Amino acid sequence: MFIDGQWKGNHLEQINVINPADKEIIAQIPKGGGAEAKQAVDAAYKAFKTWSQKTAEERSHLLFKWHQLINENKEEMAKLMTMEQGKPYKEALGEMSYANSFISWYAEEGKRIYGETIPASDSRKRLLVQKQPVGVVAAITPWNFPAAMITRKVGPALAAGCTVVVKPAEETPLTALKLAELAEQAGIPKCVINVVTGNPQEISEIWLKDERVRKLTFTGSTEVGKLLMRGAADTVKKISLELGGHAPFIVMDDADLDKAVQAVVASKFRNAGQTCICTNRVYVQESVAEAFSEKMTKAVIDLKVGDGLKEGIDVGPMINEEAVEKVKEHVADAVSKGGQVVCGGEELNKGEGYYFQPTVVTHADESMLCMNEETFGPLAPIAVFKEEDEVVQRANHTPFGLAAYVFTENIGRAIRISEQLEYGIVGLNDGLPSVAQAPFGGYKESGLGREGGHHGIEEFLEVKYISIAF
Ligand SMILES: NC(=O)c1ccc[n+]([C@@H]2O[C@H](COP(=O)([O-])OP(=O)(O)OC[C@H]3O[C@@H](n4cnc5c(N)ncnc54)[C@H](O)[C@@H]3O)[C@@H](O)[C@H]2O)c1
Ligand SMILES: O=C[C@H](O)CS(=O)(=O)O
Repeated sequence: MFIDGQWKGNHLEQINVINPADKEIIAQIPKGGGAEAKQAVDAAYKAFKTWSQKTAEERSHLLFKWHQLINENKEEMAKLMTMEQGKPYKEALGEMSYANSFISWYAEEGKRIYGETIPASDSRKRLLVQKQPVGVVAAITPWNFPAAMITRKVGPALAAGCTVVVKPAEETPLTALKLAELAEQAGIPKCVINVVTGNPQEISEIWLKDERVRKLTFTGSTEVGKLLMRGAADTVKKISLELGGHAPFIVMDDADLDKAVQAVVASKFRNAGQTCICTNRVYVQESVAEAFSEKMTKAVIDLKVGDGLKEGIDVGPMINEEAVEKVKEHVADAVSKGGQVVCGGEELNKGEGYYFQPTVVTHADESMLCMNEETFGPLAPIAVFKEEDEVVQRANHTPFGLAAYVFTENIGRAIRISEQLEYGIVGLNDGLPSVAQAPFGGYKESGLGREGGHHGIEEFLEVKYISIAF
């Protein structure tokens, strides 16, 4: 753990970090709890005044130093990420660049936190609006994007003048600790960033109760997000939630099918389907369903599954046994309700690692678990629809609202459907929409607030109105 500028915790019980490709123990990290959680808030609170009083330029300079060090270490960090999370090295390298783009983008955005003056009703008054950093921020992050889910929070928080306490997922702590190490090397003052590894319930309980923590930003499952939202209410913390998704991928009869197939494979099987905005269900208009399904199946059959450190691997292992079991359950359920497995469908290399074949199931419908629950694995169910209004209704019929995808070459259809979809992110002929400069977040039970873009820094600011009478 990195708390108060010190590497701590060797005296504590240790947690094994497992490589999902071969189930080998690759490291051990301290199992921190309430005491360490409080120490981290003590440190972040101590540092807040000095850090928030630096100029935006001074903070920007230090963030760019951090960005440079991350860039210089991205290959080493990508390998570390593949070993602790499983994604293929080429994807891990891509995540390092994506993660680092939040540091550089917010290093600049922090210099554009503008206030305003408002015309007064009284000539002897002046009305000013200032934006100020919210204070100590608690960040809790998931295992599927071990670098990006941290920098997407810490980048804007530090740029805004906040200090942070971070709890990474137990499965992927090494990337988080490396980011902290490079922040220290970059000269970001000690106590500004604190990383606590260990018991999520014990750590979050302390942070939720501590009134010095003024913001909770969480990325993870909707279930845990709801728990944390309730806990944050006791001290009325600002809260951002990036939660689960259930993305529909809609293929209209006038879509470019080759473009759609390329996009759905990228969206669905990136990170072995363990991505919040990955396609969870495919809807194809009736007249092109057979052609699309054949093209998609051919592309999926060609995907290479294996250890992400090996050359030419497209799909790595899943994070753990539980994740594999969920995909098996969804496949079996779909088949029991009339689904037809046209490729994949089986666990792979069972004794070796947590692998599952990239799988396509046709004849899917909403009676199936995979058409309602987040699979979070390499399973693509294909359902057929007849009319535009029907597919919009079916796509929206879910508590989730994170991402949706529409493929059509008709601009009127594209605008009509995109505007009716109840989702925070719509990929229109685009399967990979995520970039640092755009707002990322969901409707309904997929979350609150946005990360990325100028929206993302507002989450770490308070608005102060100063009325001046003279
Ligand atoms: N919307 C997004 O941007 C986004 C991004 C990535 C993942 N996700 C979602 O996250 C989920 C997968 O990630 P996961 O399995 O790590 O989610 P998770 O909710 O199980 O865990 C996320 C984090 O919360 C911690 N946690 C777990 N239980 C907790 C508790 N009771 N109290 C406090 N903290 C707790 C974990 O240790 C981890 O750090 C999926 O639903 C996925 O859609 C969403
Ligand atoms: O899984 C969640 C990530 O936010 C996905 S993305 O890399 O930001 O698209």
